[in-house]
This record gives sequence, structure tokens and C-alpha cells, in this order.
Amino acid sequence: MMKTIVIDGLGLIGGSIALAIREQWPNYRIIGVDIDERSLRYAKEKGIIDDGCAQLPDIASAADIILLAAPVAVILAHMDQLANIQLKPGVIITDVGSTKKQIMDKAESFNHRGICFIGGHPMAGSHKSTVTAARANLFQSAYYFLIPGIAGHTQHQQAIETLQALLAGLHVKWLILSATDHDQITAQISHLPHILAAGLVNMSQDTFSQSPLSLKLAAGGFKSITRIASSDPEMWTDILLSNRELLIDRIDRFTERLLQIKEALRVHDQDSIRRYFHHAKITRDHIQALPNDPAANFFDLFVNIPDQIGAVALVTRILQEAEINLVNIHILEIREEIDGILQLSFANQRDLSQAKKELQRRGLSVVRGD
Ligand SMILES: NC(=O)c1ccc[n+]([C@@H]2O[C@H](COP(=O)([O-])OP(=O)(O)OC[C@H]3O[C@@H](n4cnc5c(N)ncnc54)[C@H](O)[C@@H]3O)[C@@H](O)[C@H]2O)c1
Ligand SMILES: O=C(O)C(=O)C[C@]1(C(=O)O)C=C[C@@H](O)C=C1
Repeated sequence: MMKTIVIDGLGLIGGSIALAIREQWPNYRIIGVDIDERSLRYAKEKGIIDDGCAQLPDIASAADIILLAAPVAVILAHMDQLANIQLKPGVIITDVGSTKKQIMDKAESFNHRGICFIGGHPMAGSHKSTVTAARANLFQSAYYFLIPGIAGHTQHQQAIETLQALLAGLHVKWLILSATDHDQITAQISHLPHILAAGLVNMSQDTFSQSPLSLKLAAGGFKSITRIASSDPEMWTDILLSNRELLIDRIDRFTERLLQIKEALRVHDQDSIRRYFHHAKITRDHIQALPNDPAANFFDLFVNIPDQIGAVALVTRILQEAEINLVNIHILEIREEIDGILQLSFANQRDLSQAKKELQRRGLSVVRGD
């Protein structure tokens, strides 16, 4: 059956989801809503959407599924708008906001009216924004959190299954959890890191205000830890304000840890300093690949590639000749002008080990990947 999908906020995330729905369900009608007319025009020209609209209330009543994909404060404001509109019977509303508690609290009024609101959050993205950066495979192999409006309720269970079918083309790993758990987890592994990355860039800029060249000397370390400081400031202001209390706590805890390492330095405590880095290394190394663990994110191999035409093609050709399946390939934006690092993701440890052997046999240097 043909369905009308309304995507409110047609940026990086809304656009990427539209592309994946398009691939999987070519007959569905996709309407994009955005205040930015250029984004709508671009998306229509590229065939990402069938039609565009500037205001959600003008199109909401035609939707079978409404996906709210604007910044968090706009999602909250547009939920208020939707509350006053007669929607199609059986409509499902969902969102992609990076915080969930505030949104799910507001969603209660829909659920009381018998309208299913399922919270959502694809746990992948980029520091780039707008629909021009959208890609159908942006979320491949990433986690996608779903928060049922009323856990265990039959209608909500069915709505979850409908959404999972709609978004099957994203090729994500679904994880159902509560809004509170979601916000606690993302405060630590997404929101705090963005605060720290931006702080580090700002501090470095201030430190070198009299010698701007110094900032340009930054190598891979600074660039990899601060890539996300290029993210959209409006989006992150909304996220922080929407997860205020948990973030204040995370900042306090982080400050304590900074003071501990400062004290170790002050008293020349070599053991503590070594333990600090050792503990982090063991933990970080295991995030990359946990052999035989189905919950492992990726089996990643990091390969040095010279800054030469055809270098990436050589890597893919070697893998193709050895008949090794590649799940994803990503050029890391570090060490520009010297050489690049390719991140190759495999479905399992066996493919990763075989790929590592083949690439090394052909003279390529593997930076990391066990
Ligand atoms: N960027 C990421 O990595 C990422 C990952 C997962 C979830 N999210 C969440 O997804 C949402 C969108 O993020 P994004 O990265 O796609 O941002 P984006 O800036 O690329 O897109 C947001 C879009 O919303 C539009 N918009 C803003 N105000 C609007 C309004 N009043 N009405 C209609 N449209 C409006 C903007 O014009 C823009 O096209 C945010 O809630 C964010 O927290 C982001
Ligand atoms: O890769 C990035 O640039 C991201 O910041 C993506 C990222 C994150 O990992 O923190 C950012 C916000 C989202 O809510 C989910 C994912």
C-alpha cells in the first residue's frame, strides 16, 4: 500500500533517512518540510523527496508517518503544533532527536489520545549538516535507539514493527530502551565529548591568539579528538539544554578526573599516570572489535594510504581479488597533506584478519586492527 511519509526538518539526518526509504520503498510518497527553501529545492531536484512544504501544519493531516528531524527545540515546538491538528487515524509519529526524556514526556499527550509516538535516535551522524551531506548509508551498522511511548502496549509494539520495516534500508541495529537510560548513556558518550572537543578548540585558539600558525601545526591527535567541534552550533545548543542536569553531573565527574591527573603530575606519581593511560588504552582497544561478540559495533581495520591517485582503489581491488566482503569504507580526515588513513569495516573477525594479511602482503601498512 502506498504511504505518505512526512519528514519535518530535511537536513543531514532527515535527508539520509529519506534516501534510504526511497531505495527500499520507491512507491512511497515522501514530503519534506523545512524552513530552508533551498534545501527543499535541492532535495526535490535530486529526487530525495516528491514534494516540499514550509510548514508542518499544512501537510501533517495527510501523513501516515511523521518523522520529526529538526533540531531538538524545534521537535518539541512542532509536537505542540501537532497536538492541535486532526491527524490521520493510525498515524505514527517518531523523531530522531539526540535527547529523549523531554521529547517522550511531551509525547505522553499523544499516547493518551491513542496516537502512537515512538521516540527514535540513530546513533550515527556527522559534523556536517544540511541535506547536501545526506547519504543513504549514513547509518549502516550503527545502533538505532527506539523508545516506546507505552512499553509493552500492543499498538506501540505494532508501531515499532512498522517503523522498523519502513527504515529497513538504513541497515541499523535496533535497540529498545527507556528515555532515561538513553539520556544517561548519550550524556557520557556523545554530549560530553562534544563539550570537550569544542572546549579544546576554543582553548587552543585563545592560547595561540598571538601566533595563529601554531594551531595549524596540529597533527592527527588534535584533529581526531576535535573533528566533532565542527558540528552545528544550533543543534548542539539544543541538545545541551535538553540534557542539562545529567550534563552538569558529567562535567563535575570529568573535572574530578582532570584534577586527579593534575595531582599525579604535581607529586610526580609515575604509576598513577601510567595507570591512567593504560586503563584507557585497554578499554578503547576493545571498543573497536570484540571478537565473537554480536553486540560489537564493527570489525575495523585502519590502513595508511599514501596521498596518491588510485590508492583507495588499490585497497578495494586487493580485497575484491581476495573475495573479502567489505561492509564500509571511510576516509578519515586526519593527517591531510601527508597521507590518509582508511577505515575499513568488516562483518566479522575472520574477514578482518584475512584482509589485514592480504593488505600487509601487498605492502600496505596497517595502523590498527586486531
Ligand atoms: N548530526 C548528527 O550527527 C545527528 C545524529 C543523530 C541525530 N541527530 C539529531 O537529528 C536532528 C537533525 O540534525 P541534523 O544533523 O540533520 O541537522 P541539520 O542542520 O542538517 O538539519 C536540520 C534541518 O532542520 C531544518 N529546520 C530548522 N528549523 C526548522 C523549522 N522550524 N521547521 C522546519 N525545519 C527546520 C533546517 O533548515 C535543517 O534543514 C537533530 O535533532 C539532532 O539532534 C543528529
Ligand atoms: O560522528 C559525529 O560527527 C557525531 O557527532 C555523531 C553523533 C555522536 O556520535 O555523538 C552526534 C550526535 C548524535 O545524536 C549521534 C551521533
